[in-house]
Amino acid sequence: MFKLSEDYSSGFILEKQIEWWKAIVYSINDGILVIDHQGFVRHINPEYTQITGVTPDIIGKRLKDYRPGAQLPETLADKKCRVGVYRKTDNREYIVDMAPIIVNDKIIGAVSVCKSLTEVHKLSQELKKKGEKLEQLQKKMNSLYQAKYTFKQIIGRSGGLREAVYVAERVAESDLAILITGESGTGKELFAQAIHNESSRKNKPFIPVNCAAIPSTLLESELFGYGDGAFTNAKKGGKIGLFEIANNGTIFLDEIGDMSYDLQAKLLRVLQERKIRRVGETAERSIDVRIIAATHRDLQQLVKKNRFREDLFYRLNVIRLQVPPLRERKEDIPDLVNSMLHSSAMNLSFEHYPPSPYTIDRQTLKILLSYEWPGNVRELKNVIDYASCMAEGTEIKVQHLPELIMKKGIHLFEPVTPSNQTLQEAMEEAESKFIQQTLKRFGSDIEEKKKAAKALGISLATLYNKLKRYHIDF
Ligand SMILES: Nc1ncnc2c1ncn2[C@@H]1O[C@H](COP(=O)(O)OP(=O)(O)OP(=O)(O)O)[C@@H](O)[C@H]1O
Repeated sequence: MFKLSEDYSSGFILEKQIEWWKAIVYSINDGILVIDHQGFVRHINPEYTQITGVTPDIIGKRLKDYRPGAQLPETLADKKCRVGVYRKTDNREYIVDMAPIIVNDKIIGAVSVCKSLTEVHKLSQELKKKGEKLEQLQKKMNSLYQAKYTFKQIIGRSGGLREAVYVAERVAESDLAILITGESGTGKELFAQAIHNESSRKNKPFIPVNCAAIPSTLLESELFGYGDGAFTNAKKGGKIGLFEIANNGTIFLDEIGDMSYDLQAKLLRVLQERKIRRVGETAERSIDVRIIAATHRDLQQLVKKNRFREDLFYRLNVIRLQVPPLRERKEDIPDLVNSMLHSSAMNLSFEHYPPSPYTIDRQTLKILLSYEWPGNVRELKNVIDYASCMAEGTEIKVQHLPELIMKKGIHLFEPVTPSNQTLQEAMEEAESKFIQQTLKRFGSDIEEKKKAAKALGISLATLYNKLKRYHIDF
């Protein structure tokens, strides 16, 4: 209820005050209509006309006669406020609040304040669209950061591998941090993805971060993001970090052993408090992210050398998965090779559908079993992809293997040539055949020879030397 000041005895002051109030009413964004105690319209502001379509010629007329549906005269009669009354006239929709004007306990009129619903509709429509766009972006982001592997795709029957799978399956559902150790290419990321996909977070992002690939000066802002103007060249408005992108999902911190000592302390804080702070900001943000870390290094040794924090090590080491190197589980090779031959067929066989799976001959598999695989399963996969590419039909033979592996396994050849051949001669014969097949595949002009040399992993000059030496006429 509004009460005018008693102190307006002077007519001049009163006039000034009225002018002042009128200016306020005119500058308000809501529509305003005022009636006097007899129900005659005294004021309307331009916004009222804009919202309701009622023009200023209503001033001086009785509101009830002019707009029979109006409820303001009732407010005048019962002195009760009315809030949020919906009105619709000539396709105009608006919401009206009404209140009596009481001065010195006497009712001198009533005021109606209205807000256009068209505007509210427009805003809510925009909000809805933005909400939908946000949802789409969220879905897109989730699909961009989807983990594709599940436990079913972890191939191998060896005890070491099965034990790692057993532990991983048991801890997948929990939110505990996990440390995966193993040489490069053994399948650490494969395990991390399978764990994520087995957890309730599976439809949320899986964010892999290679801590060794990002310069340590940048890693903090990549992981935690930064605030507006955090440093020179910082993006305006700041940047969201990978932890925030991974919210409700999983972050996979590969090569954790390469993380700087300072950043390790910040990571420990995230593990303990579940909060992050963007670089250059003071406020903390809560996050819900599962952390899976991996390394090919011996973290215990790094702790001893003061290069890895002991507290972080113990925090991560609670659940430890050790993925053995391929050389220690060679019994996994035949299954891995079979599965890889199958996917090679899917990738390469565009001539025949359905694609016929590649096979591998006994000699070649024997060579693969004898090799030590320093690059582990990743190296095996590359070799199978290469050999499938080199095979003329669908059977992979020794000569389709990369030169290095073929040479290492040449001693396993069952003699198909006369037994008086020396090892050197056998190797040269295999090399000559392999070069001829490669050239058959690529062709003989200079550009094709360049491609063949590249596929063989030798320079063009070496290829020419070998052609001359083996009297290959291409
Ligand atoms: N047991 C397995 N079954 C099927 N595929 C495997 C297996 N282990 C590894 N791979 C495949 O080998 C490749 C390398 O695996 P991954 O990237 O997971 O290794 P990593 O240990 O994380 O390597 P790095 O330490 O170099 O990052 C991938 O293509 C992966 O799918």
